[in-house]
Amino acid sequence: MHAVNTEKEKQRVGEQATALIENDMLIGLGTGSTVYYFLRKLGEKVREGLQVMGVATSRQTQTLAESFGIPLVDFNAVNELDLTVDGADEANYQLQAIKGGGGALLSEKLVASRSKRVVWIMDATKLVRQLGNVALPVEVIPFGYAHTMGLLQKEGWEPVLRQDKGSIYTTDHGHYILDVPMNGIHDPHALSVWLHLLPGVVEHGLFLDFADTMYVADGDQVVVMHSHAK
Ligand SMILES: O=C[C@H](O)[C@H](O)[C@H](O)COP(=O)(O)O
Repeated sequence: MHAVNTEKEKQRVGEQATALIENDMLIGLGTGSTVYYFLRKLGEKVREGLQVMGVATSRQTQTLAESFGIPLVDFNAVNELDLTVDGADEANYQLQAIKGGGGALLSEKLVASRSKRVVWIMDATKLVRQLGNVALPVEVIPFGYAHTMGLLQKEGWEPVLRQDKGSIYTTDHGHYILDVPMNGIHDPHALSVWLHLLPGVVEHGLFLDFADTMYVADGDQVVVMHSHAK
């Protein structure tokens, strides 16, 4: 696969994914620059009469959805969602992903875990054979974050506390993010479990058994991949 123009590919895949949306669906709305195009197109369809409700996975998405006229509902007020469409920072051929580059991983994982179907949308530059070319975001409690960093360092990792314009980056939920360079993840499930057991860790960016479908924009094409596990 080859990338031609990442922004155009994001737009193509974001817009194409709106074809999955049917009347009366309750949709999980992911976060990020690829999802932006999905939301924009979905807003157009809503203005043309499509009836849907969305659950936003971040303040950024909430603001965008509102500006595009997509009706939103509180996550706590809903039961199961029909479909979640979200971006990814990296994904492999088993549809396992690393997410959280935009800091929305905690809400994204909650919403994905409450959805009948989960679809990742991305450009082809993000498709990899083995996860771990990008740093893995790990969301931590501010109290004791240095201790959590130390626990990671003790195991040989080199976590970097995420910054935003010279200050510590804070998530929508008031947490910090440690970006942990990986250099290839050999056993994502084992790493996922280990991270969840680490004191101070709220969530991490490994999304392993969520997606059933992936839309990957490669030049003028959108390749649709399905999970064999689902
Ligand atoms: O926290 C952010 C999300 O996980 C995004 O979906 C992910 O970072 C991909 O975003 P983008 O489409 O902007 O590359």
